[in-house]
Amino acid sequence: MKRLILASGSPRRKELLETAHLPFIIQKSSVNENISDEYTPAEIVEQLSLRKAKDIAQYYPDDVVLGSDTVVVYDGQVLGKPKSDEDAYETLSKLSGKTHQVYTGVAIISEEREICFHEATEVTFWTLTSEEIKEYVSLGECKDKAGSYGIQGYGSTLVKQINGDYFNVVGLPISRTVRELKSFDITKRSVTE
Ligand SMILES: Cc1cn([C@H]2C[C@H](O)[C@@H](COP(=O)(O)OP(=O)(O)OP(=O)(O)O)O2)c(=O)[nH]c1=O
Repeated sequence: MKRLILASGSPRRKELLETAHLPFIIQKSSVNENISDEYTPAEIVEQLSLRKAKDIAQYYPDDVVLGSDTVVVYDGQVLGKPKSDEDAYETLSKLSGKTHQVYTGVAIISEEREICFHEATEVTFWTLTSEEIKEYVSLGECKDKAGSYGIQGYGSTLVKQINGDYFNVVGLPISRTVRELKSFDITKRSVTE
């Protein structure tokens, strides 16, 4: 029976996949995430997801490997993780009082087939004061997160409204992912029998 391998070091993706009650193994990929900004956000997250999954699939040729990637897009600009506190401050200042999109790509691959998809969620921030942004950055929560915030943490207080899948913002559109995994014969039933 094929095993499910999560090609990710993201604690959020691990937690979300755990909610689906599917046994899986974690194997973090260390591919570089440099990609031309000529691609659309949807292409970027799908291609990076595929890159991560393929990197790990070479060590697990008989299994099913899942890779994923999340970016924040504001005004056509793709915003990844902050490089510094100053960078995070700048990003959050841009997002203040505005609506942005969070794109998460997912790639699921086995020896026989591969699929890629993405989900986009719209997130609107409250208008934030400079003090509020500084306070948030000082918490350190922004460091390893696309767009410099975590909606699942204190970052929830920055968010006025969302339109779309919440879990997609956290880093994995778990509902669609589990449905797609079924077509790879990764289901709760098949692994408990
Ligand atoms: C917008 C947002 C992003 N994020 C996170 C999800 C992802 O972990 C991270 C985006 O970085 P990614 O490069 O997508 O993922 P990663 O480096 O954390 O993990 P890996 O490549 O090994 O799979 O931002 C949140 O946790 N909450 C949020 O609200």
